[in-house]
Amino acid sequence: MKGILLVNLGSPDSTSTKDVRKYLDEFLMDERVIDIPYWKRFLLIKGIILNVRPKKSAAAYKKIWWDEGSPLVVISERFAKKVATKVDIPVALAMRYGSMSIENGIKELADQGVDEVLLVPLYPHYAMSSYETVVVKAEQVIAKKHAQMSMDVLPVFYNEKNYIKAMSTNIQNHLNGFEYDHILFSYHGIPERHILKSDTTQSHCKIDGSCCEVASEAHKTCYRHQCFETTKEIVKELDLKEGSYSNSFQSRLLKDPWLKPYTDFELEKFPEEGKKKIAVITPAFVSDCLETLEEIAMEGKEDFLEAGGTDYKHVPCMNDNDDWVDVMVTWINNWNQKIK
Ligand SMILES: C=CC1=C(C)c2cc3[nH]c(cc4nc(cc5[nH]c(cc1n2)c(C)c5CCC(=O)O)C(CCC(=O)O)=C4C)c(C)c3C=C
Ligand SMILES: [Fe+2]
Ligand SMILES: [Fe+2]
Repeated sequence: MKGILLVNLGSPDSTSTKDVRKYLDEFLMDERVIDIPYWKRFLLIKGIILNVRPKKSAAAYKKIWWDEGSPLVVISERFAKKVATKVDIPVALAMRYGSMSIENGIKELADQGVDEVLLVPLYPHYAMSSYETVVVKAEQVIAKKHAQMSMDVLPVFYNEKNYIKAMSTNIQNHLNGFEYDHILFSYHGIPERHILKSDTTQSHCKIDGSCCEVASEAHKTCYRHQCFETTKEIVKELDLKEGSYSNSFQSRLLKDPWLKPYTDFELEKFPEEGKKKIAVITPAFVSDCLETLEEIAMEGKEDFLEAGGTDYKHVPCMNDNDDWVDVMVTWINNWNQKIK
Protein backbone atom coordinates (compact mmCIF):
# COMPACT_ATOMS: atom_id res chain seq x y z
CA MET A 1 0.00 0.00 0.00
CA LYS A 2 1.11 3.57 -0.72
CA GLY A 3 1.47 6.33 1.89
CA ILE A 4 2.80 9.84 2.35
CA LEU A 5 5.35 11.18 4.81
CA LEU A 6 5.41 14.98 5.09
CA VAL A 7 8.55 16.26 6.82
CA ASN A 8 9.26 19.73 8.16
CA LEU A 9 12.20 20.97 10.22
CA GLY A 10 10.83 20.68 13.75
CA SER A 11 10.89 22.78 16.93
CA PRO A 12 11.74 22.34 20.60
CA ASP A 13 9.09 20.65 22.78
CA SER A 14 8.65 23.85 24.80
CA THR A 15 10.26 27.24 25.27
CA SER A 16 12.28 26.10 28.28
CA THR A 17 16.02 26.59 27.88
CA LYS A 18 16.47 22.87 28.59
CA ASP A 19 14.18 21.80 25.72
CA VAL A 20 15.67 24.37 23.36
CA ARG A 21 19.19 23.10 24.20
CA LYS A 22 18.13 19.50 23.45
CA TYR A 23 16.66 20.56 20.09
CA LEU A 24 19.64 22.70 19.10
CA ASP A 25 22.00 19.89 20.09
CA GLU A 26 20.35 17.50 17.62
CA PHE A 27 19.96 20.19 14.93
CA LEU A 28 23.45 21.66 15.04
CA MET A 29 25.25 18.32 15.47
CA ASP A 30 23.84 17.34 12.06
CA GLU A 31 26.88 17.14 9.76
CA ARG A 32 24.87 18.67 6.92
CA VAL A 33 24.07 21.75 9.01
CA ILE A 34 27.41 22.43 10.71
CA ASP A 35 29.66 20.73 8.17
CA ILE A 36 32.98 20.56 9.94
CA PRO A 37 34.86 17.48 11.20
CA TYR A 38 33.05 15.68 14.03
CA TRP A 39 35.55 16.53 16.78
CA LYS A 40 35.51 20.24 15.86
CA ARG A 41 31.71 20.25 15.67
CA PHE A 42 31.53 18.49 19.03
CA LEU A 43 33.78 21.08 20.69
CA LEU A 44 32.07 24.05 19.01
CA ILE A 45 28.50 22.95 19.67
CA LYS A 46 28.77 21.26 23.06
CA GLY A 47 31.57 23.49 24.37
CA ILE A 48 30.47 26.92 23.18
CA ILE A 49 27.15 27.25 21.30
CA LEU A 50 25.03 25.16 23.66
CA ASN A 51 26.23 27.28 26.58
CA VAL A 52 24.93 30.53 25.13
CA ARG A 53 22.48 30.00 22.28
CA PRO A 54 19.66 28.06 24.04
CA LYS A 55 18.87 30.92 26.43
CA LYS A 56 18.76 33.45 23.59
CA SER A 57 16.72 31.17 21.32
CA ALA A 58 14.32 30.26 24.16
CA ALA A 59 13.61 33.97 24.67
CA ALA A 60 12.86 34.31 20.96
CA TYR A 61 10.58 31.23 20.95
CA LYS A 62 8.68 32.66 23.95
CA LYS A 63 7.75 35.69 21.82
CA ILE A 64 6.04 33.63 19.12
CA TRP A 65 4.82 30.46 20.93
CA TRP A 66 1.11 29.62 20.71
CA ASP A 67 -1.11 28.01 23.38
CA GLU A 68 -1.16 24.85 21.22
CA GLY A 69 2.64 24.80 20.84
CA SER A 70 5.26 25.78 18.28
CA PRO A 71 3.70 27.61 15.30
CA LEU A 72 5.76 25.55 12.85
CA VAL A 73 4.55 22.27 14.34
CA VAL A 74 0.92 23.35 14.83
CA ILE A 75 0.69 24.74 11.29
CA SER A 76 2.28 21.59 9.84
CA GLU A 77 -0.23 19.47 11.76
CA ARG A 78 -3.15 21.50 10.44
CA PHE A 79 -1.76 21.23 6.92
CA ALA A 80 -1.22 17.47 7.18
CA LYS A 81 -4.73 16.97 8.56
CA LYS A 82 -6.31 18.88 5.68
CA VAL A 83 -4.24 17.00 3.10
CA ALA A 84 -5.17 13.68 4.72
CA THR A 85 -8.89 14.39 4.34
CA LYS A 86 -8.43 14.95 0.58
CA VAL A 87 -6.40 11.88 -0.40
CA ASP A 88 -7.32 8.22 -0.05
CA ILE A 89 -3.98 6.91 1.25
CA PRO A 90 -2.41 7.28 4.73
CA VAL A 91 -0.59 10.56 5.46
CA ALA A 92 1.88 10.95 8.34
CA LEU A 93 3.78 14.01 9.55
CA ALA A 94 7.30 14.03 10.95
CA MET A 95 10.02 16.52 11.79
CA ARG A 96 13.72 16.26 10.97
CA TYR A 97 14.61 17.33 14.52
CA GLY A 98 12.75 17.03 17.81
CA SER A 99 10.22 14.58 19.18
CA MET A 100 8.13 13.96 16.05
CA SER A 101 10.91 11.93 14.48
CA ILE A 102 11.12 10.59 10.95
CA GLU A 103 11.54 7.15 12.53
CA ASN A 104 8.14 7.46 14.25
CA GLY A 105 6.53 8.84 11.09
CA ILE A 106 7.71 5.89 8.99
CA LYS A 107 6.65 3.43 11.69
CA GLU A 108 3.19 5.03 11.81
CA LEU A 109 2.86 4.38 8.06
CA ALA A 110 4.32 0.87 8.24
CA ASP A 111 1.83 -0.02 11.02
CA GLN A 112 -0.97 0.86 8.59
CA GLY A 113 0.45 -1.51 5.98
CA VAL A 114 2.32 1.07 3.89
CA ASP A 115 5.24 -0.36 1.94
CA GLU A 116 5.60 2.36 -0.74
CA VAL A 117 6.16 5.81 0.64
CA LEU A 118 6.35 9.24 -0.96
CA LEU A 119 8.67 11.39 1.14
CA VAL A 120 7.75 15.08 0.99
CA PRO A 121 10.42 17.38 2.43
CA LEU A 122 8.48 20.58 3.09
CA TYR A 123 11.17 22.79 1.54
CA PRO A 124 10.80 24.36 -1.92
CA HIS A 125 14.60 24.55 -2.45
CA TYR A 126 17.51 22.14 -2.30
CA ALA A 127 20.05 22.66 0.48
CA MET A 128 22.20 20.06 2.18
CA SER A 129 21.02 21.51 5.51
CA SER A 130 17.29 21.17 4.69
CA TYR A 131 16.04 18.94 1.84
CA GLU A 132 19.11 16.68 1.65
CA THR A 133 19.33 15.91 5.36
CA VAL A 134 15.65 14.88 5.40
CA VAL A 135 16.17 12.50 2.47
CA VAL A 136 19.32 10.97 3.95
CA LYS A 137 17.68 10.47 7.35
CA ALA A 138 14.61 8.79 5.82
CA GLU A 139 16.85 6.53 3.71
CA GLN A 140 18.80 5.53 6.82
CA VAL A 141 15.66 4.71 8.81
CA ILE A 142 14.20 2.64 5.97
CA ALA A 143 17.47 0.73 5.38
CA LYS A 144 17.79 -0.03 9.09
CA LYS A 145 14.22 -0.74 10.15
CA HIS A 146 11.91 -1.17 7.15
CA ALA A 147 13.93 -2.91 4.44
CA GLN A 148 10.70 -4.03 2.71
CA MET A 149 9.62 -0.41 2.16
CA SER A 150 10.35 1.50 -1.07
CA MET A 151 10.62 5.27 -1.12
CA ASP A 152 10.16 7.99 -3.74
CA VAL A 153 11.01 11.60 -2.94
CA LEU A 154 9.03 14.61 -4.10
CA PRO A 155 11.47 16.78 -6.09
CA VAL A 156 12.14 20.36 -5.00
CA PHE A 157 9.34 22.59 -6.20
CA TYR A 158 10.93 26.08 -6.23
CA ASN A 159 9.73 26.76 -9.82
CA GLU A 160 6.79 24.36 -10.06
CA LYS A 161 3.85 26.20 -11.63
CA ASN A 162 1.23 25.24 -9.03
CA TYR A 163 3.48 26.27 -6.14
CA ILE A 164 4.29 29.60 -7.82
CA LYS A 165 0.62 30.26 -8.46
CA ALA A 166 -0.38 29.45 -4.86
CA MET A 167 2.48 31.59 -3.52
CA SER A 168 1.51 34.49 -5.76
CA THR A 169 -2.16 34.29 -4.81
CA ASN A 170 -1.18 34.23 -1.13
CA ILE A 171 1.00 37.32 -1.60
CA GLN A 172 -1.74 39.15 -3.49
CA ASN A 173 -4.31 38.32 -0.81
CA HIS A 174 -2.09 39.61 1.98
CA LEU A 175 -0.88 42.71 0.14
CA ASN A 176 -4.44 43.65 -0.61
CA GLY A 177 -4.50 47.44 -0.22
CA PHE A 178 -1.03 47.68 1.34
CA GLU A 179 0.95 50.40 -0.40
CA TYR A 180 4.62 49.56 -0.76
CA ASP A 181 7.56 51.00 -2.63
CA HIS A 182 9.67 47.83 -2.43
CA ILE A 183 9.21 44.08 -1.99
CA LEU A 184 11.98 42.08 -0.34
CA PHE A 185 12.18 38.35 -0.98
CA SER A 186 14.02 37.11 2.12
CA TYR A 187 15.25 33.50 1.99
CA HIS A 188 16.81 31.51 4.83
CA GLY A 189 20.59 31.82 4.39
CA ILE A 190 23.23 29.12 4.25
CA PRO A 191 27.02 29.37 4.57
CA GLU A 192 28.59 30.22 1.19
CA ARG A 193 30.71 27.08 1.24
CA HIS A 194 27.53 24.93 1.16
CA ILE A 195 26.96 26.22 -2.38
CA LEU A 196 30.33 24.84 -3.45
CA LYS A 197 29.83 21.56 -1.59
CA SER A 198 26.47 20.94 -3.26
CA ASP A 199 27.84 21.63 -6.76
CA THR A 200 27.66 18.21 -8.42
CA THR A 201 29.88 19.44 -11.27
CA GLN A 202 32.45 20.76 -8.77
CA SER A 203 33.26 23.60 -11.17
CA HIS A 204 30.12 25.62 -11.90
CA CYS A 205 29.18 27.46 -8.72
CA LYS A 206 31.03 30.62 -7.72
CA ILE A 207 30.90 32.39 -4.40
CA ASP A 208 30.16 35.73 -6.10
CA GLY A 209 26.91 34.41 -7.63
CA SER A 210 27.96 35.10 -11.24
CA CYS A 211 27.13 31.44 -12.01
CA CYS A 212 23.45 31.50 -11.13
CA GLU A 213 22.21 32.84 -14.49
CA VAL A 214 24.33 30.42 -16.56
CA ALA A 215 22.49 27.16 -17.29
CA SER A 216 24.07 24.16 -15.57
CA GLU A 217 23.41 20.70 -14.19
CA ALA A 218 24.67 22.16 -10.90
CA HIS A 219 21.43 24.08 -10.47
CA LYS A 220 19.59 20.87 -9.58
CA THR A 221 21.22 21.23 -6.17
CA CYS A 222 22.05 24.96 -6.07
CA TYR A 223 20.13 26.69 -3.30
CA ARG A 224 20.96 30.22 -4.44
CA HIS A 225 20.00 29.60 -8.07
CA GLN A 226 16.72 28.04 -6.98
CA CYS A 227 15.89 30.97 -4.68
CA PHE A 228 16.51 33.43 -7.51
CA GLU A 229 14.28 31.35 -9.80
CA THR A 230 11.44 31.41 -7.26
CA THR A 231 11.64 35.19 -7.14
CA LYS A 232 11.72 35.42 -10.95
CA GLU A 233 8.65 33.21 -11.33
CA ILE A 234 6.65 35.09 -8.68
CA VAL A 235 7.69 38.40 -10.23
CA LYS A 236 6.39 37.17 -13.60
CA GLU A 237 3.14 35.92 -12.09
CA LEU A 238 2.52 39.17 -10.18
CA ASP A 239 3.86 41.36 -13.00
CA LEU A 240 6.18 43.28 -10.63
CA LYS A 241 8.24 46.09 -12.12
CA GLU A 242 12.02 45.76 -12.49
CA GLY A 243 13.66 47.59 -9.57
CA SER A 244 10.62 47.25 -7.29
CA TYR A 245 11.91 44.07 -5.61
CA SER A 246 15.13 42.40 -4.47
CA ASN A 247 16.46 39.23 -2.81
CA SER A 248 18.24 38.73 0.49
CA PHE A 249 19.22 35.95 2.90
CA GLN A 250 18.41 35.84 6.62
CA SER A 251 19.15 33.89 9.83
CA ARG A 252 22.97 33.80 9.89
CA LEU A 253 24.74 31.81 12.56
CA LEU A 254 28.45 31.99 13.42
CA LYS A 255 31.00 34.23 11.79
CA ASP A 256 31.75 32.58 8.44
CA PRO A 257 30.36 34.20 5.28
CA TRP A 258 26.76 33.32 4.37
CA LEU A 259 24.88 34.04 1.18
CA LYS A 260 24.54 37.77 0.56
CA PRO A 261 23.00 40.29 0.72
CA TYR A 262 22.02 39.88 4.35
CA THR A 263 18.36 40.68 5.15
CA ASP A 264 19.11 42.69 8.31
CA PHE A 265 21.61 44.91 6.49
CA GLU A 266 19.17 45.46 3.61
CA LEU A 267 16.34 46.45 5.95
CA GLU A 268 18.54 49.04 7.65
CA LYS A 269 19.71 50.44 4.30
CA PHE A 270 16.33 50.70 2.52
CA PRO A 271 14.99 53.89 4.20
CA GLU A 272 18.03 55.97 3.19
CA GLU A 273 17.55 54.72 -0.38
CA GLY A 274 14.00 56.06 -0.30
CA LYS A 275 12.36 52.66 0.22
CA LYS A 276 10.25 53.55 3.21
CA LYS A 277 7.25 51.25 2.72
CA ILE A 278 8.17 47.64 2.27
CA ALA A 279 6.65 44.20 2.13
CA VAL A 280 8.76 41.17 3.05
CA ILE A 281 8.07 37.74 1.56
CA THR A 282 9.71 34.57 2.88
CA PRO A 283 9.41 31.88 0.19
CA ALA A 284 11.93 29.43 1.70
CA PHE A 285 9.35 28.59 4.35
CA VAL A 286 6.01 26.99 3.58
CA SER A 287 4.87 27.50 7.17
CA ASP A 288 5.47 30.36 9.55
CA CYS A 289 8.05 29.67 12.21
CA LEU A 290 10.56 31.36 14.47
CA GLU A 291 12.47 32.73 11.48
CA THR A 292 9.45 34.45 9.96
CA LEU A 293 7.38 35.38 13.02
CA GLU A 294 10.21 36.64 15.21
CA GLU A 295 13.14 37.51 12.95
CA ILE A 296 11.14 39.04 10.10
CA ALA A 297 7.75 40.11 11.48
CA MET A 298 9.12 41.46 14.80
CA GLU A 299 12.88 42.13 14.73
CA GLY A 300 13.01 43.07 11.05
CA LYS A 301 10.13 45.49 11.45
CA GLU A 302 11.72 47.13 14.47
CA ASP A 303 15.08 47.56 12.70
CA PHE A 304 13.42 48.93 9.56
CA LEU A 305 11.28 51.47 11.44
CA GLU A 306 14.25 52.54 13.59
CA ALA A 307 16.23 53.16 10.40
CA GLY A 308 13.54 55.57 9.17
CA GLY A 309 11.09 53.27 7.39
CA THR A 310 7.40 54.09 7.78
CA ASP A 311 5.36 51.04 6.64
CA TYR A 312 6.31 47.40 6.99
CA LYS A 313 4.45 44.20 6.26
CA HIS A 314 5.51 40.60 6.55
CA VAL A 315 3.45 38.46 4.20
CA PRO A 316 2.57 35.26 6.11
CA CYS A 317 3.57 31.92 4.59
CA MET A 318 1.01 29.73 2.84
CA ASN A 319 0.63 27.68 6.04
CA ASP A 320 -2.54 25.57 5.75
CA ASN A 321 -4.34 27.70 3.18
CA ASP A 322 -6.61 25.82 0.80
CA ASP A 323 -4.65 26.64 -2.38
CA TRP A 324 -1.49 25.17 -0.92
CA VAL A 325 -3.34 22.12 0.41
CA ASP A 326 -4.79 21.57 -3.08
CA VAL A 327 -1.35 21.86 -4.67
CA MET A 328 -0.01 19.17 -2.35
CA VAL A 329 -3.05 16.97 -3.01
CA THR A 330 -2.43 17.28 -6.77
CA TRP A 331 1.21 16.23 -6.40
CA ILE A 332 0.22 13.30 -4.19
CA ASN A 333 -2.50 12.15 -6.60
CA ASN A 334 -0.08 12.39 -9.54
CA TRP A 335 2.38 10.18 -7.70
CA ASN A 336 -0.33 7.79 -6.52
CA GLN A 337 -1.64 7.30 -10.06
CA LYS A 338 1.80 6.78 -11.59
CA ILE A 339 2.29 3.25 -12.84
CA LYS A 340 5.77 1.95 -12.18
C1 LIG B 1 24.44 26.52 10.39
C2 LIG B 1 23.24 26.69 10.82
C3 LIG B 1 21.98 26.64 10.03
C4 LIG B 1 21.75 26.34 8.68
C5 LIG B 1 22.74 26.00 7.62
C6 LIG B 1 20.33 26.41 8.48
C7 LIG B 1 19.68 26.19 7.25
C8 LIG B 1 18.29 26.18 7.09
N1 LIG B 1 17.32 26.30 8.04
C9 LIG B 1 16.07 26.29 7.46
C10 LIG B 1 14.83 26.43 8.09
C11 LIG B 1 14.64 26.79 9.44
N2 LIG B 1 15.61 27.08 10.35
C12 LIG B 1 15.03 27.38 11.56
C13 LIG B 1 15.67 27.68 12.75
C14 LIG B 1 17.04 27.62 12.95
N3 LIG B 1 18.02 27.51 11.99
C15 LIG B 1 19.26 27.43 12.60
C16 LIG B 1 20.50 27.24 11.97
C17 LIG B 1 20.69 26.91 10.63
N4 LIG B 1 19.75 26.74 9.66
C18 LIG B 1 19.04 27.51 14.01
C19 LIG B 1 20.11 27.47 15.07
C20 LIG B 1 17.67 27.61 14.23
C21 LIG B 1 16.93 27.60 15.59
C22 LIG B 1 16.57 28.86 16.12
C23 LIG B 1 17.75 29.70 16.50
O1 LIG B 1 18.42 29.39 17.47
O2 LIG B 1 17.99 30.66 15.75
C24 LIG B 1 13.60 27.30 11.41
C25 LIG B 1 12.54 27.60 12.47
C26 LIG B 1 12.31 26.48 13.45
C27 LIG B 1 11.15 26.73 14.37
O3 LIG B 1 11.05 26.00 15.38
O4 LIG B 1 10.31 27.58 14.14
C28 LIG B 1 13.36 26.92 10.09
C29 LIG B 1 12.02 26.64 9.45
C30 LIG B 1 16.27 26.12 6.06
C31 LIG B 1 15.14 26.04 5.04
C32 LIG B 1 17.64 26.05 5.84
C33 LIG B 1 18.38 25.90 4.57
C34 LIG B 1 18.01 26.37 3.43
FE1 LIG C 1 17.68 27.33 9.94
FE1 LIG D 1 24.98 29.46 -9.09
